[in-house]
Amino acid sequence: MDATAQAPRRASSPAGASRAAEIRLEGVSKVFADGTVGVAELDLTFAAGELTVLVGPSGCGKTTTMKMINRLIEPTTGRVLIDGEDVTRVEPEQLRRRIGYVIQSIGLFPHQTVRANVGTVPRLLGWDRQRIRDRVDELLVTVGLDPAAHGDRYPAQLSGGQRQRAGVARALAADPAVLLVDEPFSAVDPVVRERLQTEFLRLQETVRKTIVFVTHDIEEAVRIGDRIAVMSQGGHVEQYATPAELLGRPANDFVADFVGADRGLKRLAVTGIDAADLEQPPVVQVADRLADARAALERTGARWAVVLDDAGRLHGWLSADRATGPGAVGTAARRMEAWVPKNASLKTAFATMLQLEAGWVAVLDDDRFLGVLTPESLHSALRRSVEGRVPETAGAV
Ligand SMILES: Nc1ncnc2c1ncn2[C@@H]1O[C@H](COP(=O)(O)OP(=O)(O)OP(=O)(O)O)[C@@H](O)[C@H]1O
Repeated sequence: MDATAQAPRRASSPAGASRAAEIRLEGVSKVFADGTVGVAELDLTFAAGELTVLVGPSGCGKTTTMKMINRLIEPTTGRVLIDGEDVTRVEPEQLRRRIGYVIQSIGLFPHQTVRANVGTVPRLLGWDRQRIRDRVDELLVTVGLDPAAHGDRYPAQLSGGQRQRAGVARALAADPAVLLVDEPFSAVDPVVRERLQTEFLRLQETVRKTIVFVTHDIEEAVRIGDRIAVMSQGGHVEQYATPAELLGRPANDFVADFVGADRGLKRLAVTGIDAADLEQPPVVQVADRLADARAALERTGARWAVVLDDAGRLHGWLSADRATGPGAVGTAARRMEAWVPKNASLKTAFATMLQLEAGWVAVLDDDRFLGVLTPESLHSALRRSVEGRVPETAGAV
């Protein structure tokens, strides 16, 4: 099965978004010495600058697939191309310096400081001292570690999350075009895991590497992946798709089972708000006369209007039954703070509604009011996402 992903999103980067490479697996197989077929005849393309997740049950060949990219495992047949270059033509040592590798146990050297750990590959590459130091400090800041506070500590003097960040910094040190990441968060509890995932996504926004990320956790996959390959035994790709496609249209029963019966709920998190889904109730200003607001409500048959303040920001709402008597809208309006930015996920919109016990949530573009989502419009937005017309917010919280 072959799939070629779309063009990557780009972001400016202080830490080197300049380099990201396409990875192409062509007819790749791995048969181990005892005859076990780890991966059979795999064709897969990882787009430059995207975060692709390999997910599937234990033993399906995820790690084998990933390790064939940096030749920690040699393919039995087939080719692995990085930006068109066959990796078997590159010395393994040299190859691994060009490919960042992050694993669960992190693998920091315990007797070296954080700075020395992060500077490992640049040192091997023969960079001069000042360049290494500058690069290491820049990376520590990028991953959220204060060079002054943490740079001279030893790994044992860091928290688990800080060690993980140092490991990521080390993998990024020589600005590799590719980052391989193997179950980095599987040993931490769900709360810390979610925080580390968020941090990792933020980092990827900055560095925009081609990342191949292995996990057996579908929640993690849909949360962080631009694209996901669901694998079954022998490295067979059952579906290669964006999180929203995978959840909205599983290709077969295997994928449907794997993504789970609650895939509708999971889809909320990966589906963005589309302008076409917004409802447009009447909009009035706090300083408007109540009589005018009443007329607007009667004209449209709406039961309530959105109220904006003098500066056009969300103030609250005015129900038809309070739009009586003289005076200004401000005297009868109720305050309401239920709003989300236009790039929020449907999950965030729904969570905001529930948290504030609101019947609707306003959608804003900076301060500008765009419209509202109600439970009904949210439901139709979710239905529409299955038809593939709603923007995705890969990795949305
Ligand atoms: N060195 C080896 N010798 C023989 N078989 C192996 C070897 N390494 C892996 N395998 C087998 O190859 C298959 C794929 O293993 P792999 O580690 O790629 O799976 P995985 O999907 O990463 O699993 P997990 O989620 O449990 O880590 C499994 O059946 C495994 O037992």
